[in-house]
Amino acid sequence: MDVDEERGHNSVATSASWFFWLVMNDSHVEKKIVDEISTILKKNRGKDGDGSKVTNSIESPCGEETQECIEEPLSYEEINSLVYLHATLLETLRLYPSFPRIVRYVTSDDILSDGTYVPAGSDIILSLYSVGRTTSVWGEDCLEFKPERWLSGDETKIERRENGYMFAAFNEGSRTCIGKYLSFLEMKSAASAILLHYKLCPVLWSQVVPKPFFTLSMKNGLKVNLKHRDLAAIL
Ligand code: HEM
Repeated sequence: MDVDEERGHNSVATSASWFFWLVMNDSHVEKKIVDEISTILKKNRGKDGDGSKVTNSIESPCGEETQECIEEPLSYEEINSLVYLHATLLETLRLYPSFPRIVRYVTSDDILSDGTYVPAGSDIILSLYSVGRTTSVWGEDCLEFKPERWLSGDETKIERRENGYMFAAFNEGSRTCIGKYLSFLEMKSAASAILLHYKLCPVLWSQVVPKPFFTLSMKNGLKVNLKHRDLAAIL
């Protein structure tokens, strides 16, 4: 696998694993995500008479009326309106950045903004993992998993800036990740499809151990038990 493949493919898979692990161990967050998805589906797609199958009448791109079942994937607009899910993914990447560190090679002698002299030939390692867990940047509760920290008081929008070097999971500046928005689309799409249909439960005997390498994967992978969700009960 070349580096760009590793960047685009493994990074999304890695963050999705950490996301599911964090969410299945936090029933409050899980409920808020499922509530958010079901609220949007109820609003956009309605509910038929007997409640067994939820359908939506939508305008197809060619202008004809089509029946879209609740089982259909979420649309781009629906995914974009999942604010709490977005905040949960940001919080996941803060605590478990897919790339735990970024390395830069110094080509000529330089002095950093804080006065540190860096001679040519040195490596500068920026630990994104540490930045995400630094009290002076994120506050006393920096080790807690709290998607709410990203949201406005009424939880209707992301309030904290996603960019800036305090959250550098996608890096910043001229070498910022070109796949950032695609990644959120992929992760939100997969997360909503899975969480809407299944409740994920930890496998008691399995241990989740970080394996920091180029990406921050899980040493033994993520083992889960899946339970079907009763869609009719939540929609
Ligand atoms: C959660 C998902 C992702 C994360 C956390 C992530 C993170 C990053 C980071 C930190 C960098 C900068 C690396 C450095 O400066 O050394 C980067 C660069 C890059 N990423 Fe992503 N990435 C993700 C998904 C993707 C996807 C889906 C694609 C492709 C569709 C992609 C393509 C790239 C490319 C091509 C670069 C190099 C940009 C350059 O050097 O100019 N990434 N990514």
